[in-house]
Amino acid sequence: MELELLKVHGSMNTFYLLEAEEHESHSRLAVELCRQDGSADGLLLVAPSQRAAAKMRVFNRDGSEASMCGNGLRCVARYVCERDGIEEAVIETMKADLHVKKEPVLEDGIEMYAVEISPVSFRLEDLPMAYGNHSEWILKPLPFISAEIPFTAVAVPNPHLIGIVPAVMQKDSSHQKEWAELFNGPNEYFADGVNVSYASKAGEGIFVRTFERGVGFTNACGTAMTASALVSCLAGIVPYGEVAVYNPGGMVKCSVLQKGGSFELRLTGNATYVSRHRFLWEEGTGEGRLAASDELGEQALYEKFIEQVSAITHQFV
Ligand SMILES: N[C@@H](CCC[C@H](N)C(=O)O)C(=O)O
Repeated sequence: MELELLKVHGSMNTFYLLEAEEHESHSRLAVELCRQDGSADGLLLVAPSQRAAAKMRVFNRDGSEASMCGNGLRCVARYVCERDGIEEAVIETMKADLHVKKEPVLEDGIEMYAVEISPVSFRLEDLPMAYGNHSEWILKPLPFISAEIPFTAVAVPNPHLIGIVPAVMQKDSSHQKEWAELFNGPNEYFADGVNVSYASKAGEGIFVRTFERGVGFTNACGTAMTASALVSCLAGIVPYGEVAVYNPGGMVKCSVLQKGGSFELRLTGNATYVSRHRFLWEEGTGEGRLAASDELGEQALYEKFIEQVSAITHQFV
């Protein structure tokens, strides 16, 4: 079977996007694509939905399925809006139907999309995380990791563990890697694994680096950046409202609003098309070959944008 794929990224968190009916072989397809293209972090499947403009499913590099992907949803939002000639839509995801919207194109020609990040839960059972008889863990050191770093466990709805660290600690990610690898193998705390982020104050905003479940370190993780913006507001590091979030792959804006006892979160950033590919796929054997690539010229524009934020990101990477 010949598949038509689009290579896309949000903040250099890179995916192959496929529009197709849902099929059990898509997890294996994700593994095979990421094996052949080491720059890819996973597969975004755009499938028909009974109740929304489309359904997004997300497969990590190791083939595991995630309930949500913020950077991926921006790319799916662009794909669906351009396909249907619309400027906003609702996209079905594993746990919620989410509103997405086209934003003004940046002056250097970068397509921008805003996506809702929801639902938000601090209940440990929603990650899941097991730690004694605690039901939440917000801005407190986890004694088995460090006596100094305040950690927060939050589901948006995929699971995140976020530590607020001094900027100097971002230069060497070995501490973060050690714990993230432990929590994403057999362990007593996170039965389904967890995305582990370290966040620090950066300029007027924050910088976030994430070790993703099912992938490893990525250039950026949209749900992690939005959850980190929320945690940074709770910690008083930045004010509520729009938070600039720098990452190894660029910069996004995360809006954090408090409504009664709950939070409304939104993630705005680039949705870049890198190239078009054909993939010759033997569903039976799980083997395939990335056959051809047409570069789409958008990546050069994005690289100029990265240069503009490099004065801040270079302090951390
Ligand atoms: N990169 C994504 C998150 C992808 C899923 C994550 N690895 C998980 O397993 O929860 C993002 O941009 O949010």
